[in-house]
Order: sequence, then structure tokens, then C-alpha cells
Amino acid sequence: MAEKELGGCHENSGLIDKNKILEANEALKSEQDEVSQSRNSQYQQDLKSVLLTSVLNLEKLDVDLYRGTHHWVPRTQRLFGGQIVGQALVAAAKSVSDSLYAHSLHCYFVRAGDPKVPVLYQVDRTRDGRSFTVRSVKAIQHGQPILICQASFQTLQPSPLQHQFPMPVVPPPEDLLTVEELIHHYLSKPDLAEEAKKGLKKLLANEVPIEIKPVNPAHFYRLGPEQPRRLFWGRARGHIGEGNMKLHCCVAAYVSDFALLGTVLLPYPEYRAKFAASLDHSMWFHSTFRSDEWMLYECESPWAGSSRGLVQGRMWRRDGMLAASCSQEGVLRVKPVTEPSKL
Ligand SMILES: CC(C)(COP(=O)(O)OP(=O)(O)OC[C@H]1O[C@@H](n2cnc3c(N)ncnc32)[C@H](O)[C@@H]1OP(=O)(O)O)[C@@H](O)C(=O)NCCC(=O)NCCSC(=O)CCC(=O)O
Repeated sequence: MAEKELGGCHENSGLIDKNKILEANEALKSEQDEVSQSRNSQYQQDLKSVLLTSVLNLEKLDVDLYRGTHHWVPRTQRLFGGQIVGQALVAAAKSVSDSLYAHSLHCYFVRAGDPKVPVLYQVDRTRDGRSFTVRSVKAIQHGQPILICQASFQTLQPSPLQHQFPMPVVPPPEDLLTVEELIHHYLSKPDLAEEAKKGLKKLLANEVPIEIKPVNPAHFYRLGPEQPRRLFWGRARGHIGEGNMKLHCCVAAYVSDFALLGTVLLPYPEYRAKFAASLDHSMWFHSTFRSDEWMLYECESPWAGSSRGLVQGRMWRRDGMLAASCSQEGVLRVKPVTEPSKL
């Protein structure tokens, strides 16, 4: 399905020659097919993604009641927001027919998630319509909601209205280093401050089930004042396979909360967060995609104030199709950095 791309208020927009885009997409696609063929055979031997086997593999306790466990817990010792959103979408998706596709979700994080206990997911079948079906999910710990989520599903429908912004032009993932490779590179610097070394080693020990390749590592690690915008390639670790599209949306929901809120801090290297947590998270799914294949995640923050920051994200398939968009507001309380980073 080739979509028409329109110019708009986006910085990369402008009138676009549709044929050129299609040609470029075709070229990219055949290149991608070769890459994915060789990677697919490599993946056959790899372990299945932990997101599939553990994080998003909810245990059914009763009708519309599920239990989810944790895999990776951030340093803050509060549950990762993406995990709770991804699990809530899994729970919602279990009560809708296979012919429906997730198209959006809207969540509030109302309490910090406790990593010491599992999370219960209670699904309310809000409405079943001819085209759209809505579910409300409450994530519960210690008898109280930690997240409330509404998710909507739709039957596949044809549309003469089809457009999207163009994908930003960036180097392909094959030309970039993973977060782990970058950290090893920084660790090899002889003048690296002890504190920075400790921080980087802690980052290496993280078992985040996502592979990340920052497009601009200096932006990613906040080495100077930058525009509040960053880009990275990301994909779920391990093999997920064609599978069902709902599952890929759940994985994308997990990934979408990763490193998104940090975009707000990019113009302020003189500050570091002493408290940062996402308050709400919304997501829209636009086209089919594989969450275990590289997607470009474009994050930008159009506004910050009142100890809050607004962030918007776009996930792009590498053939230029817009796969998903998201929006989030987070609370950010900062303190001055005493020493500049010596990475
Ligand atoms: C956002 C909050 C904290 C609501 O804030 P409130 O201020 O109303 O709650 P509270 O319990 O009264 O306060 C929480 C803490 O903030 C402090 N606090 C409150 N108001 C303050 C103020 N004006 N100035 C300074 N500190 C203040 C309190 O003392 C307390 O600190 P003490 O605790 O020291 O007493 C809550 O709704 C919440 O935790 N929601 C869940 C957010 C979440 O977990 N999101 C997903 C994970 S975040 C994520 O995954 C992002 C991923 C990423 O980072 O990349």
C-alpha cells in the first residue's frame, strides 16, 4: 500500500515528487528484502524475544482479568511505563476478535508501579461496534489503579484519504553503533570521570529488551545544548516473526515509552532530572509493521513548563511508511549539574 505524502508544518515537509518517493521506496524495499532475508535466517537460530515469552505473555486469572510480571526495571525502581502500557494493550486485545486491529490508546499513569509485586489487568468491554470496539483497562497493584487505559480497535477499511509526512533522512541502522557499542567506546576513553564510568557500567548491566542505535550519539547522551529532538533506530530484541499485528502494536507500545521523555532535557545540559515520570501516554497505529525489525523513532518536545514537558514521537518503518505516532506529558523536576559531562 503506497501512501500519498503531503507537505505540512513539519520541518521536513515540502512538496514531494510522489514518483520519486515510490522509486526510492521500491529501491529501499528490495534492499531491505535482501537484508531481512539474511537476518531472518540468523533470527531462526536466535532466542524468541523476551517481550513475547515473558513481558507480554500475560497469565489469565479469570474472564477479562490477567496478571503481568516484570522483566527490566529502571533505576528509579518504579515500573517502566512502556511495560504497563504494553501489558494493558495485550489484556485489551485478548477480548476483541482477530479481525480487529489496534488503532489507538490513551493512558494515565496515576501511581508509581511497584516492582516487588505483579500487576493485575482488569478489562471492561466498553463497547463493541460495527467498525470500532473500545476497551477500558485498569492496571492494579495493592488494590489500587496504577494506570488507566482506553484502547480502540477497528476493522480494516479502505480509504481514499491517505497521506503522511515524509520520513526524516538519516543513515541506515547498518551504519550506526548500538548503545552497547557506544558505551564500550566511551569506557575506553582514558580521561573518563569515575562517576561517568560507574553510570555507564550500570547502563550496560541493564537488560532492556530493546536494541537501540542512536542516529546522533551526542544528542542521545546530552553532551551539549541541543534542539529538543532526537532520533534513533530501535527494534525488539530477538525474534517475534510475522505473527499477529496486535502483538506488534503491544511491543511498539512498550518501545514507545523508552527515552521519549528525556527529549525534554536536551536543551538544558546544565540540569539533570531528580524526578522524571510520564503522566500520560497516547498512541496511534497507522500501518502494519514488524516490531522486531528496525524502525526509526523520531522524538521531539514542542513545549516544557510548570515542571512538565510535552513529547511527541513518530515511529517509521525503514521503507518510509509512518507506522505509529505517540504523545506524552511527563513531570520533570530538575537540579543543576555540578560538573559537565566528560564522556
Ligand atoms: C506523577 C505522580 C508522582 C503524581 O505526583 P504528585 O505530586 O501528585 O504525587 P505525590 O505522591 O504527592 O508526590 C510524589 C513525589 O513528588 C514530590 N512532590 C510533589 N509535589 C512536589 C513539588 N511541587 N515539588 C517538589 N516535589 C514534589 C512528593 O514529595 C513525592 O516525593 P517522594 O516520593 O520523595 O516522597 C504520580 O501520579 C505517579 O507516580 N504516577 C506514575 C508515574 C509513572 O510511574 N510513570 C511511568 C514510569 S515513568 C517512565 O517509564 C518514563 C520512561 C523514561 O524515563 O524514559
